[in-house]
Amino acid sequence: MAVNTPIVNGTSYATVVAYSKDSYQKAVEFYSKLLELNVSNGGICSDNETLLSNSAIAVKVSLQENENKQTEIDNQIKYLNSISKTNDWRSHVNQSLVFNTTDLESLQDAFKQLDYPNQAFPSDLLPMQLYTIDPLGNIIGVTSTKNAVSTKSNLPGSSTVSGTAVATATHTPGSVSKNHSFTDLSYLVKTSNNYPSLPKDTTPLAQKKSIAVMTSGGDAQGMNSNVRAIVRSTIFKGCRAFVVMEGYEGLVKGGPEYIKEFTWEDVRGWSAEGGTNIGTARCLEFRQREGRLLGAQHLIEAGVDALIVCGGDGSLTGADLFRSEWPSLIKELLDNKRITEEQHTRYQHLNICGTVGSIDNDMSTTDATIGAYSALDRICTAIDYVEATANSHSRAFVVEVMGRNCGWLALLAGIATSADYIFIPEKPATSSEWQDQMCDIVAKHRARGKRTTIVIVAEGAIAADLTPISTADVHKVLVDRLGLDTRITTLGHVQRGGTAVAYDRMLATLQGVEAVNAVLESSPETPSPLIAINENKIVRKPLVESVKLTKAVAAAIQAKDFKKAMSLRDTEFIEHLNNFMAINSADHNTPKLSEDKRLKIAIVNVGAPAGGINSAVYSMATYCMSQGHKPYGIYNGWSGLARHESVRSLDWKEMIGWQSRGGSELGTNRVTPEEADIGMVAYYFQKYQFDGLIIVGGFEAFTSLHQLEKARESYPAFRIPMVLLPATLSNNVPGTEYSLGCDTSLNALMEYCDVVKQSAASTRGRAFVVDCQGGNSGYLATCASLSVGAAASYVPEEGIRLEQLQQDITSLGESFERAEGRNGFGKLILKSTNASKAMSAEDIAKIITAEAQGEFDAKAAVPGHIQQGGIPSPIDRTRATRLAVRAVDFIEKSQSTLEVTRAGDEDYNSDNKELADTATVLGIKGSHVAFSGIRKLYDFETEIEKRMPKVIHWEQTRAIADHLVGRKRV
Ligand SMILES: Nc1ncnc2c1ncn2[C@@H]1O[C@H](COP(=O)(O)OP(=O)(O)OP(=O)(O)O)[C@@H](O)[C@H]1O
Ligand SMILES: O=P(O)(O)OC[C@H]1O[C@](O)(CO)[C@@H](O)[C@@H]1O
Ligand SMILES: [Mg+2]
Repeated sequence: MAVNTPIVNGTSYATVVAYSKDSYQKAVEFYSKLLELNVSNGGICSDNETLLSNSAIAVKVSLQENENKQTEIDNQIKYLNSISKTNDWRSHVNQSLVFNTTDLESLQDAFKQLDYPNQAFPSDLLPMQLYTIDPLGNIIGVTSTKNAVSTKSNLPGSSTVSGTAVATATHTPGSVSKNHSFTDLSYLVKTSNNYPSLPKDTTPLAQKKSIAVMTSGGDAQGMNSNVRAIVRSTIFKGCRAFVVMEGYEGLVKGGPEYIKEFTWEDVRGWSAEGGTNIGTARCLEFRQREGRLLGAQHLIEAGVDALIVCGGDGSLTGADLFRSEWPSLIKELLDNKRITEEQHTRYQHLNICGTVGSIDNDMSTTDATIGAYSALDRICTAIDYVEATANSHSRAFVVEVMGRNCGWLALLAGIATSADYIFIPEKPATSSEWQDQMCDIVAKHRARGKRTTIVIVAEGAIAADLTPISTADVHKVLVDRLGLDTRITTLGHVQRGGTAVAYDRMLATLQGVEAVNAVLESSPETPSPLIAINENKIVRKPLVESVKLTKAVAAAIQAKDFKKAMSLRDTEFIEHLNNFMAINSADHNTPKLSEDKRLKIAIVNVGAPAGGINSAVYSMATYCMSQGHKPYGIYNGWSGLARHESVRSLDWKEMIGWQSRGGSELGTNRVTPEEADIGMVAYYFQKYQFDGLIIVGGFEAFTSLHQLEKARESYPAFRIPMVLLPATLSNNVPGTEYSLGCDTSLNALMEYCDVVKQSAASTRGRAFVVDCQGGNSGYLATCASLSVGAAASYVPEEGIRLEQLQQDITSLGESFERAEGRNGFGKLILKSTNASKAMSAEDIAKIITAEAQGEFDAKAAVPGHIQQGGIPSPIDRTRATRLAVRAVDFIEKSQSTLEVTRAGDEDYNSDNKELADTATVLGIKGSHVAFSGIRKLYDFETEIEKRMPKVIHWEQTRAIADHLVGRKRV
C-alpha cells in the first residue's frame, strides 16, 4: 500500500514501490536525476527505502522484493513502450504521477539528461506536457497546464494497481520559492476498478470503451450531479470516464488540459455543488466547421468512443450537427493525415447523447431540463421576499426573469407566486392589448383588496410585432395608467446560483445513468438519443427530432405564428398557461360557466401537513371562482365538520398568499369520517348540498375516500364526485407515484443532510446517521440518499439486516482508510425511522462507533418535523395547481354520471363500476396524470396494514443510489 505521511510544511511524499533490487537502484537513480535541479533534502532512510526530495516534491522509493510483481512491471514497461508517440498516453495507463511546472522547456532538458530509454517528449499532439516512464513502470508526467488532473483542489485518494503503488503528494504553496521549476505538485491516480464494490475488471485498457462528458452553454444547477453520475456509471460499467473541460471550447482546443480522464474519487461530493465543476463556455469556433473538425480530431486523439453533452438547446443543436457531419469530418481528417487509417476505422461513428442541462427549460420533448426547477426555486424565493416589502408599501414590482426565448420560468413562477400578470414570448399581444389587459387585471385585484402587484417579465418577452417588451415599458404603464408606486427587480444570474434542488439532483443523476446505458446500448444504426423526462419517467428521445422541434418553436415565433409556437411547446406548458389565465386573470363577475352548471365544491385537508396543501386549496378555490362554482372550506378535517360544522365558503381576499404558505390554512388532522361520525358528515354534506368534494392529504385521506365511497349506499349525500389529491411526505398513497409535499420535504431533508455532511467532511473519520420520516415508506430516505450521495440508506421495505450493517461498517472503514487522514470524506447514512424498530439512528451510530474501535465514529442526527417543510417548493405549488384544476374539471365532468342516483330517482347500485370510479385518486403514474377509482385501489393495490401501495415504483432507484456510491450489497 501507499504510504503518505507529511514531512515538511505539510508536504507529503509519493511512494513508488520496486519489487527487485535492480529496479530499486534504477528508480533511485532516476528520481535523483529528475529532482536534481533543486535537491535540498533527501537520502537513504534504510536499506530498502530512499527518500528523495527538493522543496517542492518528495518521492520515496521503497523496495519490497517480489519476483512475480517485478514481472508484471516489466510487462507494463514493455506495453507502454509499444505505444506509439502519436497516442495520448493518458488513454493507455491506469495510473500516473503528474507534476505541474511553469517551465516546461528547461524541464525538457532535464528529462533529456535522464537518459532513460523509455522517455517521450512533447509532441504536436501534446504540446503542453511531457512524460516518461520510470523504471518501475509508472508514467511520470509533467505539464504546464494549470490543473493537471481535475478541477478539484483537494486530491483524490491513492490506489494500488499492478502491484505498483503511487501515493499522493501535496505541498503547501507557501513553501515553494519562486525560483523553483516545479511550482505545484499534483498527481493522478488512474484506476477504474479500485472501488470495493465494483466488479473486478481485467479488460486491457486499450480495449475499454471511453465515454466523455461535457457541460455546455449557460451553467445550470445539477450539471455536477449529471457529471458525477456519468463518470461513476461509466466506471461502474467497466469503461473509462473522461471529461471535456470548458464545453465545446475544450473540444476545439483539445489535449490533456481539456480532455481528462476522471476517476471515481474525482467527483466526490459534487452533488451538493452549484454550477459546473468541469467548466462551460459559449464557443464561437464550434459553430464553424473548422472548429468541429478540430473537435473531432481531439476526441479521436484522446481515444473517446462516446460523448455525452449536457447543455441547452444550443449545445444539443451543436451536438446534432457534429453527429451529422461526423463522417465527412473524419474523412477530411484522414485525407489530411491528421488521423490514421486505424483511427478512422475505429471511430467511424460518433456515439453521442444529450442530457438537457439549462435553466431555460426550452428543449422540446422533455418536461424539464436540468437546472430549470432550481432556477425556479431561486425566482420564487426572490419573489416571496419581494412580496413582503411590496406588501409593506402597497407597491407594484416588475420582476425580470431569465429564460431566453422561452417563457417557462416566467409562467411557472407566475403560478407558484400567484403573480398578477406575466409576459412570455409564446403568447404576445399587441402593445395596446397588453397594456389594457394588464391594467384591467391589476386594477381588479387591487379593487378586491390586494395590496401588492407582481408582474413577471420573461427576458424574451415580445409584443405581437416582435418588438421586445422591457421591464421599463411595464413600469411606465403601471405608473402612468394606474398610479402605482412601482419598482423593477432584475433577478439576473442569481437564478443560476446556488446548489441544485433535489429534483434537479435526481433528474441529473438518473439521466446521467441512463445516458451511459444509452451510449453503451447504441449501435451505428441507433439514432442518437436525448435523455428526457416525461412526468415522472426518464425516457430516451431521438436527439434529431428534439432539436428539430425546438428549432420549430423559434421559427414559429419569428414568423409570428404564435399559435404554432404554443402548440409546439409541450402539453404541460399549455395546461399551465391556461390554468394561470383562468386563476389569475378571471373576472369573478362574469364567470365562464352558465348558472345551471355552477357547483358547490367542498375541500378538506386530512392527515399531516405537507407542502403544497395550501396551494391546492388556493388553486382549487380560485379556479372554482373563475368557473362560477362556489368553493367551501371544511376547517379542521372531519372532526371539525362533525363536531363544529366548520364549513365556510372560501373568500378570495382571505386566501391571498396561501399559494406560497406552508402548513395547512384549513387545519388538518388524521381523523377519518368513521372516527369523526360519518352520519354527521353526511348530514352536513346534505345541508350544504355539496356537488363535489376534493380531499387533500395522505393515507388517512385515502382511507377517508374509501369510507365515503362505501357509505354512498346509505348516504345519498356522498353520491357526488370525490377526488383525492395525494399530499404526504411519505409518498405512500396508492394510485400515484408522487404526492404533494414530497418535494418540499425532500428539499428540507436534503438541505439538512448537506449541512450535516459538511460537518462530517470537516472532521476526520466522521459519519452521521440521519433519521428520516416517511412512515413505512422509504421513498424519502431513498431520494435523499440519491440527492446527497449517502453511503447507505436503510428503509422499511428492506429492514436492516445485520450482515448488511456489518458490510456497511466495513465499507465505511475502507473509505476512511482510503481518505488517509484527509478531510472531505464525511459520510452519511440515512435511516427511515421505521426501517428497524429495534435500532434507532442513535443505536446505529453507537454500533458503528463501537465497531470502528477508535478508527472513526458516528453520530445520530434527527431532523424530525423539519421534514414537513416550511415554504412549499415551486414543484409542489405548481403541481398542486395543476392537479387542483384537474380535480375541479373531473367534478364538473362526472356530475351527469351520478345525477340520477343522487336525486334518489334510482337505487344506488354499488356494483356499478362507473359510479364507483367517481370516487377517485388523482395521481401521476409514469408519464401520465391518471385517475384511479378508490375501490379498486383499496381492494387490490393496497397493503392496508402497512399503509402502503403493493407496488413500489421507486425500487430501481435504490440500486442506482447504491452503485453511485459503490455500496456493496450482501
Ligand atoms: N447551430 C450550432 N452549431 C454549432 N454549435 C452550436 C450551435 N448552436 C450552439 N452551438 C454551440 O453550443 C454552445 C452553447 O449554446 P448556447 O449558448 O445556445 O447555450 P445552450 O446550450 O442553449 O444553453 P443555455 O441556453 O442554457 O445557455 C454555443 O456556444 C456553441 O458552441
Ligand atoms: O450567462 P450569460 O452568458 O450572460 O447568458 C445569460 C443567458 O443564459 C441563460 O441563463 C441560460 O440560457 C439565459 O436564461 C440567459 O439569457
Ligand atoms: Mg439555450
